[in-house]
Amino acid sequence: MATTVTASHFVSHIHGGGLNSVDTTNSNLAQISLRNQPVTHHGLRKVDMIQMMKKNAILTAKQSSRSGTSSGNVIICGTGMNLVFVAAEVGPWSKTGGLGDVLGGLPPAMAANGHRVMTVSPRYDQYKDAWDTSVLVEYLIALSQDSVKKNTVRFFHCHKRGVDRVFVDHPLFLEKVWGKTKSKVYGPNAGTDYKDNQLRFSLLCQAALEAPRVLNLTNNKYFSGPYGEDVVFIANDWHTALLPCYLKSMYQSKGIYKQAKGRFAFSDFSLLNLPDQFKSSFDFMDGYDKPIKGRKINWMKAGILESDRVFTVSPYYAKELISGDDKGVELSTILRFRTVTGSINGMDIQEWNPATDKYIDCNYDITTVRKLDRSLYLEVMDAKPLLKEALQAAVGLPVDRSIPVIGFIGRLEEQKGSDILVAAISKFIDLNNVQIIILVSTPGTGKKSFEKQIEQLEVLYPDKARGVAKFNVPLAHMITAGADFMLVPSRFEPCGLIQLHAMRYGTIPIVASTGGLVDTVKEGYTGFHMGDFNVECATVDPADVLKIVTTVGRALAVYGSTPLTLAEMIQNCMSQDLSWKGPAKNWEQLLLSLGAGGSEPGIEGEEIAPLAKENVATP
Ligand SMILES: Nc1ncnc2c1ncn2[C@@H]1O[C@H](COP(=O)(O)OP(=O)(O)O[C@H]2O[C@H](CO)[C@@H](O)[C@H](O)[C@H]2O)[C@@H](O)[C@H]1O
Ligand SMILES: OC[C@H]1O[C@H](O[C@H]2[C@H](O)[C@@H](O)[C@@H](O[C@H]3[C@H](O)[C@@H](O)[C@@H](O)O[C@@H]3CO)O[C@@H]2CO)[C@H](O)[C@@H](O)[C@@H]1O
Repeated sequence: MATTVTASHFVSHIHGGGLNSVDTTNSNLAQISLRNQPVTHHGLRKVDMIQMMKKNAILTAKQSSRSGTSSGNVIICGTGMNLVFVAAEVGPWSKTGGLGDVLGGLPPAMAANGHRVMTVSPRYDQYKDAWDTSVLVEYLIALSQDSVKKNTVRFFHCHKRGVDRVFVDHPLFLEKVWGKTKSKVYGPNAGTDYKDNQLRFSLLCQAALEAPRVLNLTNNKYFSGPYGEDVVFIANDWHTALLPCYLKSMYQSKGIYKQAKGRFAFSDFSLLNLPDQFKSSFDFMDGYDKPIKGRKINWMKAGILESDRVFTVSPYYAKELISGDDKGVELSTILRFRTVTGSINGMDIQEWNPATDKYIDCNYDITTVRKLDRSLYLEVMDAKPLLKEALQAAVGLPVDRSIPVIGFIGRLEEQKGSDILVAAISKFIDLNNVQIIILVSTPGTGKKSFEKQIEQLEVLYPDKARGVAKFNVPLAHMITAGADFMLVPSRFEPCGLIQLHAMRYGTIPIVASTGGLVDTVKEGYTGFHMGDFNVECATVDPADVLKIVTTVGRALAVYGSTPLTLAEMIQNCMSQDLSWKGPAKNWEQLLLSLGAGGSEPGIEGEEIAPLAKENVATP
């Protein structure tokens, strides 16, 4: 049956970043590998009473019977690892941006390689496809320094594209976000965080550590029963950076998961249910007043320090992270002590497929393809003018296929450089026959001035510009398909998915030379580079405005004067394999190099491989 192995691992994978701001949206994928004693979970056992915190917190797990679950036999597939991804977002159930995309796409790709894969994320809404497992875990959580309350979380579950999708149900998630998923995951509006995010995400981390032990899952003939303790946890972003600490303090110190592997007020450390020995890993000073002045705890710092390895989402960003405090989220010194490995993200080629995309008027591919029903996909050069016209009509711009259209899609954050773009538009729009369509997400009181800039565009340039401040998936697809160019003027960009989506749709990216944009876009071959931008978010640097103006000029010249070059670039973009298949193999190598659970490569497979093929429906 299960194996006994030694060595503990914890790996961090940074896939977001932040600049000179306390309120960084830095992402951290932290990976914990756990292997331990023989796993013989037949049904549910009561988890030992575990001292969770000095205030005598208790963790118990109960499982009631769930129709359809197995007798609890653990079937060992022979190859592959047990992987548990933990994150605040998991697309398409919850997504505010690229983090949700990665959690949507990478796990199925790992499942396709023959690994048993689970994701654990909050149940923000009543997802129609996820069922109550009736498995409960009780925690005592500290609401304040003196108040401790008993809390119960439930696990909901579904199995899709070969992945066990587990959702942690608790009022801290559901009651706050219910019916508003996609926009209110982290706060009531953009730029404002829920005051109890620390509590919410520490609860997620604690619940996630229980899920593989207590959930008795039977989804296909290859795997059944709980995942057990022979598991690799992959914790994403600062929200889950407490995982390694809880793992060490609550589990490994008790002989459980033995082999495994924001910034808040310093006084809040006592709310985290962690022993004092971890204090120094969290200890952090910065020059900002938020959330309070002076000394703080920093979850990211602890996640990085307590992990065995640090990964990030592109090789170039890995270098940038240690290049200085501005790109290293003020953690560059800490990061310099670690080896940061960069592995580029893939994209979800099912959701983003011009040949099947349900949001666009006609489907297309790099060449004409006859479908099974004998109808044709159009060839890209025939389809794009039609899709451009549909896009122009949809946003109310003059419909004219000869006018080049530039698109921009991104969260309304300083990172994305929409303010630099707005300044640049005023410099190039009157000089050129061009249209520009900007789609920004999560508008809210926190970013009112940015939002205004975007909405003013159509007042200033009624025939040339449109700005939409909404999270709008259909429009994102229409822009990606119908625009000629996609502008990505990011001040920093750990990987970036927008440019990958664009290239797959034959839309040529015009990018800032930072992070994953450097690794994924080749100047003159698959896109245009603008040079790197000033990372200071508070001001718009005129030099960056000029970089946009000049490079847009170059791109428009190619559009107007050398259509053959343009057509070649479109072919170059579309002929790349941008799927998760290659990145998933890299991930596998990285995980295997840890000697993690299974420690064998999985089986080779297509992106949706035999194991994962059993349920390919997306919600
Ligand atoms: N208004 C809107 N309406 C609909 N959809 C919208 C939208 N605005 C954005 N999106 C969608 O959100 C996603 C954005 O992903 P990105 O990776 O480009 O950036 P993000 O900064 O969110 O991700 C972070 O994490 C990812 C994953 O690691 C890194 O690639 C990236 O560099 C890092 O900043 C895309 O799927 C895009 O279509
Ligand atoms: O998938 C998209 C991104 O999702 C995450 O970013 C969120 C971040 O982790 C949250 O803390 C919050 O960020 C807000 C920040 O905390 C606040 O002080 C203020 O600066 O506004 C920010 C935005 O509202 O929301 C972010 C999502 O919008 C993840 O961390 C990123 O890596 C992903 O790119």
